[in-house]
Amino acid sequence: MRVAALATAVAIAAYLLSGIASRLIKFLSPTPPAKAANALRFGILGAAKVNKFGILLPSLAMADVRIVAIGARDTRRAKQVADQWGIPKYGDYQSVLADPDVEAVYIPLLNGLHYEWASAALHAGKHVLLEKPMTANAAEARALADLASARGLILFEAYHWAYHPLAARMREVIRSGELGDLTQVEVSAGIPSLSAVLQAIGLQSRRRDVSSKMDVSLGGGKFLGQGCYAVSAARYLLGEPVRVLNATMDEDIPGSQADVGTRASVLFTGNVVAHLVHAPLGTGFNVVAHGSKATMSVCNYWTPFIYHHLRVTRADGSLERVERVFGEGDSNFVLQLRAFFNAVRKGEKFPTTAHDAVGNMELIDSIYEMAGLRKRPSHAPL
Ligand SMILES: NC(=O)C1=CN([C@@H]2O[C@H](COP(=O)(O)OP(=O)(O)OC[C@H]3O[C@@H](n4cnc5c(N)ncnc54)[C@H](OP(=O)(O)O)[C@@H]3O)[C@@H](O)[C@H]2O)C=CC1
Ligand SMILES: O=C1OC[C@@H](O)[C@H](O)[C@H]1O
Repeated sequence: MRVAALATAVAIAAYLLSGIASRLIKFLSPTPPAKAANALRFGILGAAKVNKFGILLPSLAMADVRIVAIGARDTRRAKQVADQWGIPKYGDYQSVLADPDVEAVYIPLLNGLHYEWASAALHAGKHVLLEKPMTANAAEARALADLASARGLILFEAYHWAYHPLAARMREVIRSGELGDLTQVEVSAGIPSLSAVLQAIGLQSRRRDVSSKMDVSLGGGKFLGQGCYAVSAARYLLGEPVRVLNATMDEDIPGSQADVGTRASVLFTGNVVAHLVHAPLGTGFNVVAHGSKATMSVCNYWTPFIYHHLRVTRADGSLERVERVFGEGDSNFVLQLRAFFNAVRKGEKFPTTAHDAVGNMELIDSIYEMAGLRKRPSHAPL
C-alpha cells in the first residue's frame, strides 16, 4: 500500500516537473516564427531589466509583433540591447516616439515616470503597453485614460497575470455560486527582496534602501512595486470596492514614506471583505476565497504558466478537487502581448484597460492614505 502511494506521488511529481520544464523552455527559448507582413511594430522606451520577460522573449515567439526600435537615456545602453536582440534602430526616448515606423510603444520605466512618457507617446500617436502599475497615482491614470480615449489609442496596463486562463477560471468559480455566499477573500502579492532576506537572517544591517525603486519621488515603494498585484487581482475577482476599512503600512525607515509591507482590508460590493497583504519576506501570489459552502485556494496567480493549482475544499474541510489550467502552455507574457495585438489590430476587448487602471490606482491611493502615508506624488506636472 505504502509503495503504491509512493509510486503515485513520484509519478505525479514527475508529470508536474516535466510540464514546468516544457513550459519554461517554450518561454525562455522560443522557436521564432517568420514575422507576418502586418506585424505590429513596437518601440521600447528604456533598457529596463523587465524588457526580457515583458516584451523581448514574448515578441520572439510571435509572428505578429516586431521590435523595431529601442531608446534609453544612455544611447550606448540602447545600442547594447539592440545588438543583443537584433533590434534595427536605437536612440533616445524622443527618437523612438518621433519614428513613423513605430506604431506602439512598451514603457518599462520606473513607476513615477509612466505618466510623463505614456503621455508623450499618446501625443505622438502611439498605442501604449504600459508596465504595471499604470501610474504613480489615480489623477495621473485619469489624465492618461482621457488622453488615450480622445486620441483613439489603446492604453493597456501590463498586468500579465490577467491573460492566463487561470484568471478567468478563478473568477468563474467565484461567480458560479459553488462557494456559496462569499464572505472573506485573502489576496497576497509579494516575493522577498534579497536585502529583506539578508536582514532577516542577520547578514545585513538595517539601513535605508536608497535604490531608485524606493525613491518616493519616482513612484517608489513596495506597494506600487508588488502589492499592486493584489489590488488588481481583488478588483478582477470581486468588482468595485466600496471603501477601505483599514490599512497599515511599514515604512523602510520611519518617516521615509517608502513602504515595505502592507495589510489592508477592503469592503467590496456584495458585502465581501478582501484582505490584501504584501510582506517584505514575501507572501507569494495567492488567493483564498471563503464561502458559506466551500473555499477556493489558489497558489500562484502571478506566473501561473510555470506552476499553479486551484483547490476547492468543502465546508467540512474535505477536498472537492484540484484544478490546473495551462491551456497551450503559453506564458502570461505571450498571452498579454497577443491580447495587445488583438486590441490594436482587431479592436478586441481586453480586461486591463485604462478605465480599469483608474480603478486600481484609486484603490491604491486610498490604501496609502488609510495607512497614514502619502499617496505617491506626481513626478511631472499633470
Ligand atoms: N510585469 C512584471 O512582471 C514586472 C513589471 N515590472 C515593472 O516594470 C517597470 C520597470 O521595472 P524594472 O525593469 O525592474 O526596472 P529597472 O530598475 O530596470 O528600471 C527601469 C528603467 O527606468 C529608468 N530608470 C531607472 N532609474 C532611473 C532614475 N533614477 N531616474 C530616471 N530613470 C531611471 C531606466 O531607463 P533607461 O534604460 O532609459 O536608463 C531603466 O531602464 C516598473 O514599472 C515595474 O513595476 C518590473 C518587474 C516585473
Ligand atoms: O512586477 C514585479 O514583479 C517582480 C518583482 O520583482 C518586481 O519588483 C515587480 O515590479
